[in-house]
Amino acid sequence: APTKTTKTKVAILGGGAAGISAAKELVANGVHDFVIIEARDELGGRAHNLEFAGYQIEKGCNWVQGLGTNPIYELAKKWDLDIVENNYDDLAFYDNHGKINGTKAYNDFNDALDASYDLAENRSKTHQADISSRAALDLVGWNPLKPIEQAVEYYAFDWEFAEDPDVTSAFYAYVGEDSYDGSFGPNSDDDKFVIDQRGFKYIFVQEAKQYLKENDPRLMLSTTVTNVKWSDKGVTISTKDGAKIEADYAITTFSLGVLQNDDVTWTPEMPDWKRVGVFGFHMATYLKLFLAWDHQFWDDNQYTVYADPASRGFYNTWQNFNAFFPKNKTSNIFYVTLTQDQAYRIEAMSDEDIKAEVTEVVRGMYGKHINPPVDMFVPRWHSDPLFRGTYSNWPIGELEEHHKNMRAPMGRVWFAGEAMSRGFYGYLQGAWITGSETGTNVAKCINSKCPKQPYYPKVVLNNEKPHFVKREEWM
Ligand SMILES: Cc1cc2nc3c(=O)[nH]c(=O)nc-3n(C[C@H](O)[C@H](O)[C@H](O)COP(=O)(O)OP(=O)(O)OC[C@H]3O[C@@H](n4cnc5c(N)ncnc54)[C@H](O)[C@@H]3O)c2cc1C
Repeated sequence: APTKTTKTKVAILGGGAAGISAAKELVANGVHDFVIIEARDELGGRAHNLEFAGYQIEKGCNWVQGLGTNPIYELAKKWDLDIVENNYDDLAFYDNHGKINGTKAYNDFNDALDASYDLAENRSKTHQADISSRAALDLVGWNPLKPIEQAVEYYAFDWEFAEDPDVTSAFYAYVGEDSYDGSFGPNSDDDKFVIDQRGFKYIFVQEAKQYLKENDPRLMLSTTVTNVKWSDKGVTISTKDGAKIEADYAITTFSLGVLQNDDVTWTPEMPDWKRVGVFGFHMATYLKLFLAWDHQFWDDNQYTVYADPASRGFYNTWQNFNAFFPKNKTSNIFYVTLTQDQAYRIEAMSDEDIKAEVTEVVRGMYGKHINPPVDMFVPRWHSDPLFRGTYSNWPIGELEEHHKNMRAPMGRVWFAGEAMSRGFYGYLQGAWITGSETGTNVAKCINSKCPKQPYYPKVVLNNEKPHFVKREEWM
């Protein structure tokens, strides 16, 4: 069969929050000739709800993080999304023998975390080099040795960043924290939990419906990109079913995990300056292990922290859906989140083994009489070729220049999506804002003149050149 070729001005790669906001901005600037290419059969990307135990649960994003003028909060209000109060301090503590008192450890850690943010802020303002969040916590006197101390640290740190303090940049942990607490004006310092049975993605799908007609041919669902051929003149996209899309410009919104892997290939290969930024950044994994039980045997608190005696982060953070949904409306969903190595381990296990393991943990916490869960769902984001993780985290070692390189255009390919946001990486607002900025920039390329975006062919250290001593010289 002859190859089907579509010609367009702008090919938007990916139909998540970033792709939807990029197209919205193109339309606002008079560019109607675009396509959105999406591998899945629906829009939303990592905003993805599905049925579990009679309920629509969020496999991906679940909180509006930052209120005030946060564009995601504005969309939630605009589309009347069902969101409810969330209180991280509404918390019970357990270990493998039952209930414990973890309040002091929890308060101590929160004080240390605040102090570490102050320290990071001061050091960055005085142009000192970045350090890990672990070093920052050590410097303010936090030294977790007991399981409960490690457990509260995990709850307040890893459960947010999806990686541990040892690999996380202290400066950008502070920037990230500050950006959703403070950047959205008065009263922005809060989160809301989405329980809308139309799904979190509803707000994005509604936005797309404002500019897409019913069965709009510009929306190419169930179309998987395999190769992107790019140059200063244009872009040719190849798909799994053998079609080609020739575009003047492309906007990729693929996750950082996809950019780091070979599920989509680039011709020519990404240049070194781009690859260093892409590979230096981290795609973290935050695995929500959904569990439904025959009755509620856990506390009424919104959250429960489990302190495992042997393994930091092992089935650490539990959330009680009965505390979020209107009374008597859930199917007793009490589920646990695992991150980083704990998540990779779970993803590699069979569902049966996971079920047996989590039942043992819960029996340690609540007693031998607890029955296994009646239902379980294991999202495997890390192994999914369309995502390869859940959201990005700024690691120690990635410099500002590296991150600029990651988001700088490459020929006529522009980069948007969650990870490309300096201030809001990891969050929906990062996806939304980089999408609209990139849409605006590409519209300028088409309508008048392309705005210049900085990048660094070589990232060098200003002060000190690393020098290496040959090992023999020490002998
Ligand atoms: C488990 C989890 C929890 C989260 N919690 C929160 C939260 O509470 N609050 C918050 O603000 N953020 C949260 N996030 C982050 C938030 O979901 C993301 O920042 C945001 O959804 C990313 O949008 P995006 O458009 O940048 O990328 P995506 O949503 O990943 O969009 C990219 C699209 O590209 C498509 N694609 C990939 N490969 C191909 C291919 N080869 N061909 C065609 N299409 C392809 C994908 O299917 C996807 O639809 C969470 C994410 C996850 C996964």
